Amino acid sequence: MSMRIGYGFDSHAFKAGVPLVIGGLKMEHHEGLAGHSDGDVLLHAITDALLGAVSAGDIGSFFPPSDPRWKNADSAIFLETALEEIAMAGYRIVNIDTVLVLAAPKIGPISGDLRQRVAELLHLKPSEVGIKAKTPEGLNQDHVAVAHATVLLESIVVSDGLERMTAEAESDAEINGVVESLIGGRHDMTALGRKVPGFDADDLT
Ligand SMILES: C[C@@](CO)(OP(=O)(O)O)[C@H](O)COP(=O)(O)OP(=O)(O)OC[C@H]1O[C@@H](n2ccc(N)nc2=O)[C@H](O)[C@@H]1O
Repeated sequence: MSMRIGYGFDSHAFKAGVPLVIGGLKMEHHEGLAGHSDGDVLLHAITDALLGAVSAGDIGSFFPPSDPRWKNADSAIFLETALEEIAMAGYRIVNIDTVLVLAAPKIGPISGDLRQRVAELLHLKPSEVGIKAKTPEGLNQDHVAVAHATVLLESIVVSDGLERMTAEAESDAEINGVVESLIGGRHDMTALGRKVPGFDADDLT
């Protein structure tokens, strides 16, 4: 089994007149985050951590800020692509830890919901997701939101235990049934290959 770590960072300035979306969660606040996309600073940092862990480049190389297709895009699209990249490389997430640095809004009261939402987007349990928040004391950054993310990956071991299993079958249908019963529920086979792209034109606003 091999392991990889990844680290991601992002920052966005606050801007009036746009909704605030952090970690895929819409938050009540008088201003949102400026960006080419929806400005979701946390999902961008996590996306870069995942891509970095498998040396796949960065979010900007997949989704250039100059590309009109990503104008106001839902950042869950970027995250989904990063998840596909790590699966293609043969890895899955062990756990993820993050830090949000922003003066307001306070994250503490909604940190449970935020953890739940990020876990959902990453197909993890909430106990595998860390969300922490810091006030940017002494940094003179009260109009900026910053996010840091670290991720640990482990390789997907497909053959683990299978070589010790034997079965007999006569027809193709029976063979398929036996194979399914041997591997079904044991491994997530969808993680082994690129899925249909996680976005299409309908996803874009
Ligand atoms: C999510 C998106 C959607 O378009 O936009 P935003 O919503 O943040 O604006 C982008 O993917 C957000 O890309 P992000 O990577 O944060 O943007 P930038 O920091 O401007 O970097 C864009 C590209 O330029 C490269 N880059 C950046 C700075 C630098 N000194 N040299 C570089 O080569 C980066 O490696 C990246 O591939």
